[in-house]
Amino acid sequence: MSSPRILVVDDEADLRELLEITLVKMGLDVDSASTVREARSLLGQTEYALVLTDMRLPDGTGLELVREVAGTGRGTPIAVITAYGSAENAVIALKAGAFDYVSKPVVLDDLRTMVRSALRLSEKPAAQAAQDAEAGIEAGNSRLLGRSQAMQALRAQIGRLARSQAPIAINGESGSGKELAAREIHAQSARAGKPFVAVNCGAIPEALMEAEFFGYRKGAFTGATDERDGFFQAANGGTLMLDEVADLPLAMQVKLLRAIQERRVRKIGATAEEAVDVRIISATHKNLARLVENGQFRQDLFYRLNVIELTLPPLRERLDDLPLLADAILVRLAGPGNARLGAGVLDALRGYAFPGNVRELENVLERALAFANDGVIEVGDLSLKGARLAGQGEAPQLQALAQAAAAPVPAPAAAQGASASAPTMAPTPAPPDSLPALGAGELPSNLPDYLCQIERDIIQRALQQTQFNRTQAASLLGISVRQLRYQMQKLDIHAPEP
Ligand SMILES: Nc1ncnc2c1ncn2[C@@H]1O[C@H](COP(=O)(O)OP(=O)(O)OP(=O)(O)O)[C@@H](O)[C@H]1O
Repeated sequence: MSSPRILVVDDEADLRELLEITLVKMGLDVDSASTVREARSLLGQTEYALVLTDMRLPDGTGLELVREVAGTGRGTPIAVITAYGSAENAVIALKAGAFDYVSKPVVLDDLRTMVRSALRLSEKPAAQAAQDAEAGIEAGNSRLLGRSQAMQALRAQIGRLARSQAPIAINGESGSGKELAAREIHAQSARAGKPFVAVNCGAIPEALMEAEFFGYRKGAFTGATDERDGFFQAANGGTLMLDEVADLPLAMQVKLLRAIQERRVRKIGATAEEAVDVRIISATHKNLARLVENGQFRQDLFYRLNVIELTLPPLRERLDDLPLLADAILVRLAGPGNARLGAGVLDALRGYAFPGNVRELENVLERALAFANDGVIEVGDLSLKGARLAGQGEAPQLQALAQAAAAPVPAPAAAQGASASAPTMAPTPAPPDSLPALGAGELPSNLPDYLCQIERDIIQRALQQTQFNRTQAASLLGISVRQLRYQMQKLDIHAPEP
């Protein structure tokens, strides 16, 4: 079997040679061109597993080649080499359909990583991928259910986006399926065998953010008893989803931009940076462009994240999907054939605006099923008005915890209730019994542990109050179910065995 063939397009003889040697050492066959014309001619004769082109060429630009190669629809990945510091060029190329980019001076490890990704992709040619996607739709294999035109278009777009490494910004109302779409992109991409890590940016106290994202070295701060990886290292080779990205504090936005641009991170307490290879998918239900205008979100980060936009339609704009979604949800809740909608229920659902989208539909049906006789949900079992979701909130008590991290630690006597309703009324949560009581003005010896224990205690109390009903507990705490799930996982809180 012949080796995959790569086309290198660069007019700088030295760099071209370095690239050729590196690729040949990887066991690949290489053709080279030094002009757009030569590249075109080779592209007309040979099917390449990857095209790697410099941006500036004597008779044109690499961007022209990107457009031409992307325009053939054959799915040949094409990556560009950009000059140092010209991040804008990289973004322009990605928007034009480039699969990925490497910056000059070329770091050979980065180049190898990118090439391996491209080769994984070409193991499954575009035509095959398109067939698979169609089969997925037909057989209902896609996680994103729905036969409406909007959903079909979305699935097709996801199939295309999965073949690139470009950052994607997913917009859509709360509960409309942003995380599901991100998972689908990852699952269909060359990164599928590597981790998908979803991070809820609104759920992490600001004081802990850097450690959570980039990790820390042993001894970096009091309580750092072991070296720990951050989200970037955990997602290495795979996809990092930044959910609720609008909630990132400005200081963290700067650090994140750097990590994304340099593709390198530095653990707290480390002297050296480490290379990370992650594809970033961000999501928000807020209008990021407006936040940029208001100075609440950095323009440069916005530009970096928003290379390709994917918009999820709200459920009320695709009501034709209601029967399919409702059936799938009922099967999941009650098992096949055990639950169904009674007369008039679909019409009632169609008349509802579903501000919380598919997640709200799930909640409405779960609640209704609890009232239903013999698994038949009647109109009277639906409590649509009360079915508002907690997921639209801002995690105030977590922000309050972050504020508590910056504020003097309260003496136990000053303890108040933990369910703050607004960050401006930051509560001073009572330290749980397991924590040593602090005297006035005293500081905890290990702030992260102290905060984690307070958080664990609050979440456990909410779960106990609601008999471990996560939807209700999340609602009590003013956070989304996802945020609660995330915190439970992180803090190792489990539901008791039945
Ligand atoms: N098209 C769909 N088909 C099947 N299930 C869906 C679809 N869209 C959303 N869901 C389900 O709805 C719930 C919410 O989806 P998801 O968490 O992806 O939404 P989100 O937009 O990321 O929400 P949030 O804005 O709160 O973060 C999940 O349980 C998901 O499985």
